[in-house]
Amino acid sequence: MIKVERVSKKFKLPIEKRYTLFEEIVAFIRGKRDFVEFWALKDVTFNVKKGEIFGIMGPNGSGKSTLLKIIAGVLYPDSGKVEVRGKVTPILELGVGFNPELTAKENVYVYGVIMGLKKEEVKKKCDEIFRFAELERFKNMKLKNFSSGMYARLAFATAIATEPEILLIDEVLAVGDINFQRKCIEKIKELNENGTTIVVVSHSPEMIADICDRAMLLENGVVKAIGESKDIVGTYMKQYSSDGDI
Ligand SMILES: Nc1ncnc2c1ncn2[C@@H]1O[C@H](COP(=O)(O)OP(=O)(O)OP(=O)(O)O)[C@@H](O)[C@H]1O
Repeated sequence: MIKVERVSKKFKLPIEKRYTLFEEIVAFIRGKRDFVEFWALKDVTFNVKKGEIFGIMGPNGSGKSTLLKIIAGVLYPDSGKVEVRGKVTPILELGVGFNPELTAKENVYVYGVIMGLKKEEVKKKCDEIFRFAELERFKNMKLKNFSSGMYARLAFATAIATEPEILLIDEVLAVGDINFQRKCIEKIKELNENGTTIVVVSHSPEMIADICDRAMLLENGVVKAIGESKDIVGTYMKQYSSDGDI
């Protein structure tokens, strides 16, 4: 269960670049501020029920990833409250916090242990992780040499192996090829049938309509609509498909 109540998040955006010490001093004397405050999320409220697949849609920069990071506890809101019941497994933009200097297998071990598995349990799951990711040949390759698709495959396969109670998925499927995407979608449905609650951020109307029970549309950090996934996809398509911002 996830309860997000009136969550707002602001970032500071730099307003001008200064290249020299002289420019810095002049700006200091003039008392100029370096940044403007910018609200990435404003008063966001919604619930995700236990066992639900909940989709988050919205144009680029609307605050989707920021929201997922707040639910994952990677970022803190400036105001509002987030309540999460259950173990959260996030698969965020750039994988799951892997270390590029370690090999794929070493990363799987580190991640598994961080997620609370015993070393023996990771060892047992390791073959299945690499089989699902179809990366058996690359076990001993350093992650820095992985393509973004390979990285996403490993992130997804590793995250699902921890038997998550709540899975947060941020666009990770978009970088996988079509076969892998299909396989992940089947896996998401299977996990959900076994009780996993899933929140998925996606630009794909087909995917949201296919797998989500309900969805939410964000725009400029504000909730525009929450409802049945097919209705939300309809609103999203109507609003954004003509200007190509999907
Ligand atoms: N660490 C940060 N510092 C400053 N601004 C940030 C930071 N993270 C995000 N932002 C800004 O917050 C806004 C929302 O970003 P976010 O990544 O949440 O959007 P998004 O909906 O996930 O976009 P996309 O569809 O492009 O992935 C953007 O304008 C972005 O530039």
